[in-house]
Amino acid sequence: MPADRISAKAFAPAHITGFFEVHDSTDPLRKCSTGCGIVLNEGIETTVSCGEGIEKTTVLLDGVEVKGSTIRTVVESLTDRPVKVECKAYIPIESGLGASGAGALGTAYALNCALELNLTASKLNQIAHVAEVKNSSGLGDVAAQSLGGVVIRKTPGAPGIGNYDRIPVKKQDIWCVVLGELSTSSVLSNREAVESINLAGRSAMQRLMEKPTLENFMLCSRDFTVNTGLADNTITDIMETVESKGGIASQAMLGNTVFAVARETEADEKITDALSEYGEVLNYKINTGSIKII
Ligand SMILES: Nc1ncnc2c1ncn2[C@@H]1O[C@H](COP(=O)(O)OP(=O)(O)O)[C@@H](O)[C@H]1O
Ligand SMILES: CC(C)(COP(=O)(O)O)[C@@H](O)C(=O)O
Repeated sequence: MPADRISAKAFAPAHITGFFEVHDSTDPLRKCSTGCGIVLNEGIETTVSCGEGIEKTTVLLDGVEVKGSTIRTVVESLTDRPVKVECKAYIPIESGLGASGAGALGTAYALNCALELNLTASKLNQIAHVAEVKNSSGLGDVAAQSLGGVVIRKTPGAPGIGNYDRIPVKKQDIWCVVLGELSTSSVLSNREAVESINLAGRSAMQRLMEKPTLENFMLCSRDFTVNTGLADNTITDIMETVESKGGIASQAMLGNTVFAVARETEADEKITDALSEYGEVLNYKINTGSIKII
């Protein structure tokens, strides 16, 4: 590395939203979603570099140059200097696991470290949230990813503004099967889809708060994806199969991905065997931690 090159690296976790409601606003700190989701142990590692040899801002995802609009917005909010951003993904992209939010957070925290910006976590979280909102790549992932655990986003607002809570959980496996990609912005720009999301999301939240447990979260999420019409036939089939094997499954929002947990002890193998009929089974844990500078 050239002598006057500065660089820093941060990890930000994945997040699966189970259900949500969109809150629109002209203020990007107020535009957001409420809902509930799970932060995972895997995520995105982001390295930022500035200095000699870096003449323009570039974003690389697993070594390939990409548009990286959300990440670019984060860079532009923090510095006028050109930055090379390199994301290494340990999770699938465009699959409802909040890869865009994780990349935005990793960029914000790594840049804060590399350029000695001395910003607090709240400020960095808000910058990542605003970048997500401006690029229609997410509305609630950043808030959850900045906290960790099973996060309930109870009232609207960016991190530091909304009111958040958590469902206390024991160590738990989360299994995912990705069936294909789904662009978050394509769904968020569809008015009819957002209307049914909001109706189903509001009632899912009411039901969750009556009994805020992981099991009830999964049941609320499953009914949300059915009631919104987001679940296609394959996803419905998988959800039914997983239930018959002692688990509960739903669709990761907003992705063409199923996520599942065991409901009964010793059901793990039956569930993963059933899921493997539909694709590679990805195994994660619930992560009660958050962003790390590495
Ligand atoms: N960490 C990342 N680095 C660069 N580009 C990313 C990253 N995460 C997502 N993207 C890109 O951003 C766009 C929006 O992704 P999105 O559908 O929000 O994905 P996700 O559901 O994984 O958050 C896509 O074009 C995707 O390829
Ligand atoms: C569901 C979504 C709007 C998008 O999530 P993803 O596709 O993972 O970026 C999320 O940010 C949320 O508000 O809950």
